[in-house]
Amino acid sequence: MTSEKGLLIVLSGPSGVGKGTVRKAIFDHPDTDFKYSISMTTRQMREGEVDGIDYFFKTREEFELLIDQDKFIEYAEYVGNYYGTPVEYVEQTMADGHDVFLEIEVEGAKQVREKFPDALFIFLAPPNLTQLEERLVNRGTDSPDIIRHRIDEAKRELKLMNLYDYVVVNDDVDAARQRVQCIVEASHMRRARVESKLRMLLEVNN
Ligand SMILES: Nc1nc2c(ncn2[C@@H]2O[C@H](COP(=O)(O)OP(=O)(O)O)[C@@H](O)[C@H]2O)c(=O)[nH]1
Ligand SMILES: Nc1ncnc2c1ncn2[C@@H]1O[C@H](COP(=O)(O)OP(=O)(O)O)[C@@H](O)[C@H]1O
Repeated sequence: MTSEKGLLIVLSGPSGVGKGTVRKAIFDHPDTDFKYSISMTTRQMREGEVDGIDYFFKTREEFELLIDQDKFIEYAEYVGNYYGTPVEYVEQTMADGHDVFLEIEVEGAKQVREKFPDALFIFLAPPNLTQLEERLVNRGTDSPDIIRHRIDEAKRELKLMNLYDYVVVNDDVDAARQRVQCIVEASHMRRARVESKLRMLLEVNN
């Protein structure tokens, strides 16, 4: 890495598109050397989840106190629960020179864009709406009503994909994982080129 400060990488997209699945594939891969920012949430812990690994699980009161104390770089209420990215971990880890990876829903991504315009924004898109619906049904975590609601939301969210730096279609998990890793690598190369040009210009002007 040529830059001292790490890159902030944001992976977002509609519910059921496969954000969690692609994120796991990325972090299970030996080539990945960026850090995952564990979010805080007020939702119920699911079977198999571990506090401090999957999420930091908080009560609504605890979460709202953290909002008041400005402890999030972004937070959103999603299907009745709060989700947020802790500011301290992200800023410290980037300052230490590591890339930080966020997997968050689209409202939170919008807030990150305002605070970190230099971050890398990747939108994960489904091959089509039929497959998105199939994935939500097969996942088996939501009622038909909630699925309908999520599909309606997804239609709205898909219109926002042109605000992102890259769109990755999640047709196949490993292909999507590879595309995300390539995009991050390319961003580092571009940043290094810009920095070296800038150094040259500064030397010429001095
Ligand atoms: N804005 C925001 N969204 C988050 C954060 N952490 C997770 N999410 C998103 O919240 C949504 C719900 O997550 P979760 O309850 O784990 O369910 P699932 O990912 O749909 O299985 C997903 O779209 C996550 O990407 C966060 O810190 N901030
Ligand atoms: N490329 C893919 N092809 C087929 N099914 C997928 C793919 N990616 C994810 N899935 C499945 O789709 C469902 C939703 O994925 P998940 O990662 O929970 O989505 P999100 O985190 O975006 O809500 C899961 O059952 C997952 O196994």
